[in-house]
Amino acid sequence: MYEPLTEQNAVALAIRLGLFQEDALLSCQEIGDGNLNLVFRIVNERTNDSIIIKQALPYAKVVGESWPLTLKRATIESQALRTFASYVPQYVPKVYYSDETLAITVMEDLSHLQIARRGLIEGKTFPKLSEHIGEFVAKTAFYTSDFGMNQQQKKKLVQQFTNPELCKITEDLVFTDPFFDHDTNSFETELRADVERLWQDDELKREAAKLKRLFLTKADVLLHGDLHTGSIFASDDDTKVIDPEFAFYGPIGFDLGQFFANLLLNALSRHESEREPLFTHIEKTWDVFVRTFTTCWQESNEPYARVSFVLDDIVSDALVEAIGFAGCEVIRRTIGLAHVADLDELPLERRLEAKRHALRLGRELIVQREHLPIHAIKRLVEQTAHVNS
Ligand SMILES: Nc1ncnc2c1ncn2[C@@H]1O[C@H](COP(=O)(O)OP(=O)(O)O)[C@@H](O)[C@H]1O
Ligand SMILES: CSC[C@H]1O[C@H](OP(=O)(O)O)[C@H](O)[C@@H]1O
Repeated sequence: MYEPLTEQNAVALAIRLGLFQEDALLSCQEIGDGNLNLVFRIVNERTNDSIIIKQALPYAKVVGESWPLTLKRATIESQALRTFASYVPQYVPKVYYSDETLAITVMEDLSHLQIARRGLIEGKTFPKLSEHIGEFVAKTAFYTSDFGMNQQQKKKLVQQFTNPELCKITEDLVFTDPFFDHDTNSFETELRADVERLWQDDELKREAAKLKRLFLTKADVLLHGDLHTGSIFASDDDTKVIDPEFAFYGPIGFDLGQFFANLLLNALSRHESEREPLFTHIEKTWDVFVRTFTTCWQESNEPYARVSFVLDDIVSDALVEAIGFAGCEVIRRTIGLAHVADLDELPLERRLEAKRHALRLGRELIVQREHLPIHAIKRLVEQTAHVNS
């Protein structure tokens, strides 16, 4: 029977599952700070061994019981972590156990690392972050695509990772609600004029509709589905991607776009002179993605893999998509339901300035996406710093 765990019965469960030695002295803390789930950290005080038990609630934690949400997301999450581990084990936590009924995933404790969003807010650079995320995205994308796996097997995976309820959240919160006067939106009253201008911008909305359609229809590769900097643990040497409960088969540029957007939001929270590490991360992620994907491509059995320019077309489409998706993510994290600490923790005047900049940048990323090489993103940030510039 499903029931939400407490710190006490999370410990009892760990003992019942034999996850610790019999003489273990266990302590437990619920450390979840995300929008959706419970996360318990259980430590054996004698040895310092530890595990994480993540449990889905039958509703979205950030809103409460009025927003019911499928428990199946826990199964999607553990299956996605296991699938990613078969291609890039170095970039995901080990999964020790999962249970569909209890909606739990028991996994490696990564507390020795730091959530990348928090570290970036503190000014850390995480020098390997882009290299690792570029490789993570390229390998998981290629090996789950029709170019990297048997077409029959891929169709089974598409079924396994059909994730309608979680996709609906993204369809609404990323691609729809922020572009309309919807009651899920949340923003400072001082931004109302800027937001109303955005709601009346039919050129922007037409392009956002195209991006939403791509998200709804293009079953290209297995995506993480929510690859923001709060879903990444990092240190100077290591990177681990967590929280793939939004995983599904979608357009290749989506994960890259979410990642770029969250780096950009951090850049906007900083003084201009301190933004360079974020632009370097964006350009390097793209560079590593292209190089890694190209190497994988050369091993493909697909006859078209040896036809000139097929790879170039896939890669250039991926960049156009990624930039457009990044624009949607920048806008929704500024005025939609789920914000980012990078901007929300700024004092009011700086926050308003950064959020206005984010809205202008998000718009231009979306409408100019077909004409922006990766190094032009930095220029676009500079060009959108002020109105009419
Ligand atoms: N494997 C892990 N090791 C250590 N801490 C973790 C781990 N997984 C999650 N956490 C902690 O729990 C928080 C919320 O986890 P997350 O998976 O993002 O939950 P949600 O799905 O609710 O967003 C993370 O920000 C992190 O602090
Ligand atoms: C009501 S869900 C809002 C938002 O939360 C998810 O992020 P996370 O689980 O990492 O906190 C996802 O980005 C959703 O769009």
